[in-house]
Amino acid sequence: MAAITRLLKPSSPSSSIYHSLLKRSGSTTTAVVSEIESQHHQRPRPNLSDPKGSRNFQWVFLGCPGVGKGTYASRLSTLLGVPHIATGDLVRAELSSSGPLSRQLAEIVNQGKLVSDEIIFNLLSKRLETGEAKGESGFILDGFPRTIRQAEILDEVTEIDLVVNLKLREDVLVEKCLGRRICSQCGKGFNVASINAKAENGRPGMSMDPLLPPSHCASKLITRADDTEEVVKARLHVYQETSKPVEDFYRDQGKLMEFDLPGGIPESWPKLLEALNLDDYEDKRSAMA
Ligand SMILES: Nc1ncnc2c1ncn2[C@@H]1O[C@H](COP(=O)(O)OP(=O)(O)O)[C@@H](O)[C@H]1O
Repeated sequence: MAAITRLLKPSSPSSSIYHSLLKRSGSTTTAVVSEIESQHHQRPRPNLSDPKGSRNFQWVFLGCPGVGKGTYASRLSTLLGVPHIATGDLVRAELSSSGPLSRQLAEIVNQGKLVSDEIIFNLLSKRLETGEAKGESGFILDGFPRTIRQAEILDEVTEIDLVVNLKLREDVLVEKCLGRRICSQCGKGFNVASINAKAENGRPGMSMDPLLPPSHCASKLITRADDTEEVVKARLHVYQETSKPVEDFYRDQGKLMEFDLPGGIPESWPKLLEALNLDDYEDKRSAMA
């Protein structure tokens, strides 16, 4: 029950975020969107070191395909004790099931296109509902929202505290996507690409070591069907066209924290924690306990 209360929006005391999302995924969505459009207002930048009031962190990770949203969102979710919810994972789970949506989704995803907002809302609502039943609260969303409409609807059903926008040069993004591997057994992500991008046109050089799997995963690695060069480029194009405006949406609300990744995990992780004012989070938490 406590988990449900934490996910509640103050103005809708009897419905949790997943119920609200479910409602919004129906035919009333268009009306809701225009209603929301008239309600936009500036919000103060959240206090990064403290979740709002009594509820847990509600953060969003944005960034191009391959930037490392999954890696950093998953590490932060462990640190902060909130679930990491990646809509791409929900889509892939649905794809690998024998459910009725599976064939339809494969066609869309393998062309690098976005699946419909309705399908995403349904998958996300189900995921939040399952989590809520297990006592989860708060979240780090990865891969959602990806359209202005998704952002507006999310804004209507709950309050997002912080949006982290991860950035990396495009040539590196493509290489990273092509090097991505997933362990078919445990689901963990790795990267076999060894990146050594030269400095050019005023951009600094960048090197990243591969993120290699432990020996028990090494023989079980698979590549995502949408991580081919052609599809990655299509996804980057879709990101620029459709998802980039989501950055402006949160920038206007004063919630966007831009973060240029300086390199691989060893260089980037401590700097990200510092930027989030979380570098001594473990110490602060144990001091408060
Ligand atoms: N919020 C979303 N809206 C629409 N489609 C989505 C969304 N999240 C994931 N997808 C679909 O799942 C695919 C894989 O998503 P994801 O793993 O987040 O990819 P990426 O590595 O490109 O960021 C996307 O290309 C898209 O087809």
